[in-house]
Amino acid sequence: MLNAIPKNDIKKSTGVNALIEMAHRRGLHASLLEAELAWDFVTVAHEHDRLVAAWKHLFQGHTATETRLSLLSSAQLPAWVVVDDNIGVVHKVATSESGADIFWLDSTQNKTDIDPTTKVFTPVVPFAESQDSYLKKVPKGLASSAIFAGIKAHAPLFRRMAVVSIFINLIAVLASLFVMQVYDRVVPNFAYATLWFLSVGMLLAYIFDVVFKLVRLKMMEAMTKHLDEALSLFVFERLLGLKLDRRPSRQGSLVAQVRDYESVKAFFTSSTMFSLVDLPFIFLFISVIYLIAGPVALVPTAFVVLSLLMGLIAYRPIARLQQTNNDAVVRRQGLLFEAVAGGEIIKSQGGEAKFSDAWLAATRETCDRGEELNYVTSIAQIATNFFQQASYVGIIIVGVYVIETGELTMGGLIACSILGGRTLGTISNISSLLLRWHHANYSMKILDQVLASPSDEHPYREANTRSLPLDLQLNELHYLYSGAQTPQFSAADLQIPAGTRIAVLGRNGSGKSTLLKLLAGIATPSQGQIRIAGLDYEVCRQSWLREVIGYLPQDPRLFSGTLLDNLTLGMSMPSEEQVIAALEKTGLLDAVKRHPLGLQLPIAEGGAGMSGGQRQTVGLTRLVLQNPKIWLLDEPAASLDSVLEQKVIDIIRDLPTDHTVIFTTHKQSWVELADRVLLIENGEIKANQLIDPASKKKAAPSNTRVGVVNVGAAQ
Ligand SMILES: Nc1ncnc2c1ncn2[C@@H]1O[C@H](COP(=O)(O)OP(=O)(O)OP(=O)(O)O)[C@@H](O)[C@H]1O
Repeated sequence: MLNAIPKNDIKKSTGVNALIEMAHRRGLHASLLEAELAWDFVTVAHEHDRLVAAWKHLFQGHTATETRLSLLSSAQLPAWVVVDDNIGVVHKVATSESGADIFWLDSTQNKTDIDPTTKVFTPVVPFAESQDSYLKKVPKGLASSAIFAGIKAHAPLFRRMAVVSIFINLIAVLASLFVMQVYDRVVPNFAYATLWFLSVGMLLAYIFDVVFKLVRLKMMEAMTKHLDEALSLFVFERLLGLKLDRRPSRQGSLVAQVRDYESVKAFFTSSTMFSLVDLPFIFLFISVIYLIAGPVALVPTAFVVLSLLMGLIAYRPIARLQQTNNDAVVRRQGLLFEAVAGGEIIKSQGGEAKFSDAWLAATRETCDRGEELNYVTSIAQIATNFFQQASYVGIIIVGVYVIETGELTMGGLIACSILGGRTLGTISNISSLLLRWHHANYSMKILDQVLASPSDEHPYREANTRSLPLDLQLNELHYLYSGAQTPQFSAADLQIPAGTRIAVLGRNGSGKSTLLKLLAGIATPSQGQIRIAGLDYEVCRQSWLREVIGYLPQDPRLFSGTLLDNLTLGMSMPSEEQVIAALEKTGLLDAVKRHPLGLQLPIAEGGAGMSGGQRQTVGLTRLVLQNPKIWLLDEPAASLDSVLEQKVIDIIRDLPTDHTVIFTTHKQSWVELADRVLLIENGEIKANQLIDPASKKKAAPSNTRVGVVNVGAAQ
């Protein structure tokens, strides 16, 4: 009999295959890369929990129930059974005649004779009600909700920090009492024994003070690290998930706004937060002053109220100035981003002076706004300091009168002045915390706005198919770029059966690229629908769409890293043979062979250092490796020489007949590759014609531009 609890860790490949196999059997989709990332990403207390945790990570809202093999019913199939380091998918329960039918993921070790008490896990799809309730729960301010949720999750740590703070503040009270005792009891009698006794005690208290402060700092550091990792990943993933055409269009400003997340994080994780924990101790200090010196306590109380009042009065103007200052900083950073990204054009067009002027104006604006803000915050700060000093003097004045009544000693007065300083010090920290809160709060609101843009990431987008033909369909579609008044592309009814080869023709700016972006799922229709195999894009699983649809933009972007990184972006690592074969097909292999670093050839940020044609070839090789069912190519040969162009033509020709290819082109020779032509004018499909096969010539690289569409109208 085999044991119910796995003895060894499950191999990653077995786990990943188990996830994909289960997804397929349940009509869900998980790409290899997604499953691998989920397997690695989840943190679990016990390795044998990893499978279910990775499943929940892959499909949000989905769960898994646990039962025993002997209790498993047919209605619960398929289910996983985990035995030692192997996972099986049960697809027939045991009967009196035969045992359970199990498909083992690690086929090298098929298990037999399984203990009927072995645990099995059945994935559970969320109910419709729970989907609704989840949607209702999606908060409005995504960033702020995530930040507060992150802080809430660290509440126990905050509580521990508060406890440590109690001791730190008690030591401050102790210090004032120490001074009082020395002045009142030691000095009049020169009681050295008492002095030493008290001093040693105080020294010990101060050593504890150092230890407590270090402990508090360590706790804060630990929290900062956790919070930062979770939150920055959250913000980054959300940002990547935003619909490309619906996110704020000014990229530079967008980057600056997202970067401002740092100020939010800095606020919640800075040591000034300790002053918030110290706040309640103001009452303790004032109470101790009252116990020692009665009416003297009124002085720090009055100045605490004055400081708070001033903070409240200054709040509005500071918040307003903070906002204008922040906007100016973001605009300036946006300009910097634009100048760096567009350096080539600026230089070649001699636009330096214009950009320098704009930079100077932006710098002046930030300086002016910054100056105003600085002025007001400094006044607030100076006033708080003044209150602190005035409170000190006030305590001394009132204290002298109270000494005269005999209700206060000299030592008591000194103790009160120390405690008074501490009270107002805490208030001063609070007012600087308030200033930082303005900035953090404003940045958080901006982040909320950015992240509130429509996103592609939706936990319940699961539709996919493995067997239906991938026909494409556009219904009553209108598309407007954000801010546009009239649609840039419209299509009443366009049907593209799987396997069609379409050449999209039209003048510059007519809407060809827009159509391809819509079909690639990068642009989202403002009205109407796009369907694939009858499934609305909006409900399809993103990773499935990315797997079956390959899109080559007009100017493919490369990222800093190696050539191999760029070629395999978004894929589970293909074998070297596959990569080489793809490079050979697209004609990039020679360039790779010539480079001493081969596939490790370094690529600079944005693909700088590579020619337009090379970038296009890398993009195409990426597509060959991806091997999608639908190829969307935006002027694929625009920057290629005739040799490379012929390679692309051959690749398209050699694709299986059920693969759809849609390409835009301005070249007459490319039309021969298609069996249908779409002519687009002013964002509308003006002609949708079959090409008469008899009229086709063999496509070959040529520079002849398409003027009048030369197609044999067969329909
Ligand atoms: N990001 C954008 N924001 C706003 N309008 C845009 C954007 N991109 C394109 N447009 C507008 O949409 C229309 C169609 O552009 P599209 O890029 O689809 O043309 P195209 O036919 O591919 O042109 P070309 O042959 O020059 O590549 C144009 O009028 C263009 O001004």
